[in-house]
Amino acid sequence: MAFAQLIGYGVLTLAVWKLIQRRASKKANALDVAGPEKEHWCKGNMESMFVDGFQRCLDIAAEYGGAVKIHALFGEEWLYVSDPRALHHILVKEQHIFEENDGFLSCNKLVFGDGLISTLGEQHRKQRKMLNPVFSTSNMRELLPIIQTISHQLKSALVSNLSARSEHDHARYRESVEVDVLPWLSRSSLDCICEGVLGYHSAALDTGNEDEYTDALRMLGPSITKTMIFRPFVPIVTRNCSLYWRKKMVDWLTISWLPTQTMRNFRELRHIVEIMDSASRAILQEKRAALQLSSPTPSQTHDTSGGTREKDMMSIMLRANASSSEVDRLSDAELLGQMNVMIFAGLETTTAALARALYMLAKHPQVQEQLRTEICGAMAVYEVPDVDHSHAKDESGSARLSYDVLMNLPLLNAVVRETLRLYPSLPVLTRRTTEAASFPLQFPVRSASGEKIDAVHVAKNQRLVISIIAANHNQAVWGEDASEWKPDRWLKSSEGVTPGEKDGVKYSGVYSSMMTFLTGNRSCIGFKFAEMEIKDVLATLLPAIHFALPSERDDNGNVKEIHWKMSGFHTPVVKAPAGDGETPHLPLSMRLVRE
Ligand code: HEM
Repeated sequence: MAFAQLIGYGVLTLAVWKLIQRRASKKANALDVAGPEKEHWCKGNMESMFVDGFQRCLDIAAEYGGAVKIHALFGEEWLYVSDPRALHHILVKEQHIFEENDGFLSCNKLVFGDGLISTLGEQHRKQRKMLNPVFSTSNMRELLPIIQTISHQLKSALVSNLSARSEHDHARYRESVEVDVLPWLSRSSLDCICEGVLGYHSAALDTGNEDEYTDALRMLGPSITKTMIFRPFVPIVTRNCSLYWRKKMVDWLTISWLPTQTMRNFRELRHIVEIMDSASRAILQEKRAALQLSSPTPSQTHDTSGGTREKDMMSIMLRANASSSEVDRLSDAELLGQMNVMIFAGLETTTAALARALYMLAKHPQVQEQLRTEICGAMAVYEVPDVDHSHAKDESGSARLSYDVLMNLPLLNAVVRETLRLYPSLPVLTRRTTEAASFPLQFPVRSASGEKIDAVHVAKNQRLVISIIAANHNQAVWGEDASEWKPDRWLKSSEGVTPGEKDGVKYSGVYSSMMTFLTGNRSCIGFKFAEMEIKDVLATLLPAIHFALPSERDDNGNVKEIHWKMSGFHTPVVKAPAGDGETPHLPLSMRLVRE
């Protein structure tokens, strides 16, 4: 075994050496744009920008403009981009030149298989063609009842939390109880995505439910973050070793007696991937069998399990795949890849957005009250008997809004949009050039020598950071109050004002003119699902529960103060001294809304 280990670490050393060589060769192609001084000989500007660097990421764009040279690890130079014209060029016009980077793609392939976030070029295009119609508005409309059932379960779980803590009924209305809502939001997002996308009954909101697959999915995101350190080596190993040797290396690296935390993390990820893989295979087989048994008429949407299963996206995708031409058809490996990718892409992103929306409403009680009035008003209208709706009441008799009403409530829409704009779940992304290229700028920046330039030239293999946050906070298009949370800005379209557009200049995002879900053919395919879920959860919780920022004092007299930490995602933590500043928590003070 010692020999095997030696080989394993030998290959790792070779990989590190190749990495250093590659980075050294890039020195010859220095970027000619201005940017901040290097802050650390090895870490460059990486730490201050990307380890809890929300404000720094905004400040750099405000100081240097929409294309900035930043210093990455080991002396490498990256381009930090947020200019609207540049982003359109990079993400839409010449997307084939500005691709996802090798590390991202290779790691995704290992973890998720052949899904959308692991493929490039023609294969990616073919997958998008199959999947785009699955996320159509008419399919979302069909899915809403599934989401509504889960939102109501979430509401019941939170309300029972209040009941458990306040013994007397009158106290439940008067007294506030502090609850960490984050685990509940995360469970409800998991149920939404499992039921809506896979048609798999995860029952994560049922805390008594022990399900290996659901647990694995919950741990997936954090486990990937913990093993980021391996990411740069994966493409090198993938390029230079056959599948046999790659498997052998993973075996050596995950042998149980290697004691370090990094290896433990790696083993944990491997275990999660194995569980995910076998569960996805079982679900795929089950869905296939159900489809073969069901009637071929497209109108049939009922099955033995309660009438909703075949409305899930997986079933829709399988039906579309079966009836497509052989050239367009996705292989089983690709179908399995999509299942894994959807869960990963839709889980933490939506949880983070929902958590932020509730936090912002807790921070702005007046907006919360106005929104509650809007939702309750819509529900009251909805209870009028002649209104045409198919799912107006749930089993507890509460009103449910139809898809069209839910998606068109003006203030709900404004709150969701403003939250997603200001606090995008994925604040930055990376890209790499496949060949030398140049792109134009909307707003000129300075070159390294101080001249004004309106285009940037980049060499092959140049790394870029797409700054979604800097784009969404850009004062040149959003106005001077760009960094303030003002849902009102979305209510002015009737006055002829388009939010995010100034003098005809705007970002070309798929969702309004913000970059939260990106643009181009790698943009978020699930944004309609995310928007519907966030709106439905808010519309279900607010009529029943009032949310406020924490105000209880602990034994030392400290009140919990929430800080949103930016590390890949935006995560709420409780600041010291009331919290550890590390563990994700979102304690909010809750009380029942009096009927
Ligand atoms: C608030 C919630 C969400 C946000 C902010 C978000 C944002 C994004 C962004 C920025 C990308 C581009 C990533 C890149 O290019 O590297 C992306 C891609 C993607 N998203 Fe989302 N997303 C959300 C929810 C969802 C949901 C609910 C699903 C699925 C049901 C989903 C599925 C995907 C997929 C499959 C991709 C890859 C698309 C491709 O490469 O072609 N996302 N998302």
